[in-house]
Amino acid sequence: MKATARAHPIQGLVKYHGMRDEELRLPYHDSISVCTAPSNTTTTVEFDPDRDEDIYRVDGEEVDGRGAERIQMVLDEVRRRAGFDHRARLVSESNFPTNIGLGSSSSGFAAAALAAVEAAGLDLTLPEVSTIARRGSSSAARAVTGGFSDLYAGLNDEDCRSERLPVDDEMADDLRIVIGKVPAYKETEAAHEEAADSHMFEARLAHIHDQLAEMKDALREGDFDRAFETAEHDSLSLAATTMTGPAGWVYWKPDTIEIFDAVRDLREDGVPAYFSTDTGATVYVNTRAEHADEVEATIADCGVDTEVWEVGGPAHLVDDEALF
Ligand SMILES: Nc1ncnc2c1ncn2[C@@H]1O[C@H](COP(=O)(O)OP(=O)(O)OP(=O)(O)O)[C@@H](O)[C@H]1O
Ligand SMILES: C[C@@](O)(CCOP(=O)(O)OP(=O)(O)O)CC(=O)O
Repeated sequence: MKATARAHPIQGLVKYHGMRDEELRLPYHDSISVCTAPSNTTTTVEFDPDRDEDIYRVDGEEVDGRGAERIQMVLDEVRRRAGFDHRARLVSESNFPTNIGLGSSSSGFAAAALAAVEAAGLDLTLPEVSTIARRGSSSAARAVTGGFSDLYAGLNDEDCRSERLPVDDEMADDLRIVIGKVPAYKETEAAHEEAADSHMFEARLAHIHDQLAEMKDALREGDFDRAFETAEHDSLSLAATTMTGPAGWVYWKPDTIEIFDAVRDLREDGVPAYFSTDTGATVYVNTRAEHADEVEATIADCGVDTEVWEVGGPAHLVDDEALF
């Protein structure tokens, strides 16, 4: 009753913000993301009939409080479907920093869900597993199916699932994601809770359907500029909403803005480069393989640590790499 899974975190492209059901984490609208690699999370889960209570260890530390509640939501759903109540041990490691805007909850809960499903002996498709991962984090649903995926808002628990999108393969292979790390700690959950309280939220909801259609069409056509310009625009739209909510969250830092400026200067010089942020200060810069070195050097000149990532695949089992 033990299994190990690995998942890649997501970069939001048309991002979800706010939930109409906080228990099931049902979002207000569809959302699209791309998984990043080699960044990943590996998670081992074991259900043990002799164990008295669940124990979770993430990145070397025992998890309690809200973090533990979110993991338990995922494991409880697996236990319910499997028809047993065995307690579990979960150990997880990410090979990238968490809570700085690189989507750790997505790969974390995706790997947890797939490992738990396998450990429980359930036979489910990845879109079915995505509905379980969603209970930990909505973005985790898309990290289960991998690549460019769409989380359908759906009407209920069952059809609020993630599916792969049809994407031009050449464009996907050519995509390079330059990371400009701006390590300012934050947690996203509180921002979701107050999303609907911003006066910008209604405007975002009215606008998002065009953005989703635009993104899907651009990805299918392999129109790099249209896809990543839309993602850049959506980052600004999301920030407009969080900054005008009750808490007035400003996720960006001076380094974030410096990178935005550098990216737009590159574009003026004819380099295909578009910035994107999730809820955090760290910046993704989407570019093409032949420009990756130049873009990375430009972002490094802003005084931040950089990495160059590519598109990551779906969550998968890696039982020979168990963490215990
Ligand atoms: N490997 C993991 N397994 C289970 N839970 C995890 C893991 N890594 C992170 N988490 C949980 O996810 C939370 C961070 O995610 P949050 O909901 O703030 O969204 P996020 O935007 O994905 O975070 P990030 O800043 O990493 O992009 C952590 O506080 C922790 O509770
Ligand atoms: C901004 C995002 O990229 C990530 C923020 O949401 P999370 O999924 O991390 O939030 P939780 O559900 O609270 O874990 C939006 C997205 O579409 O993935």
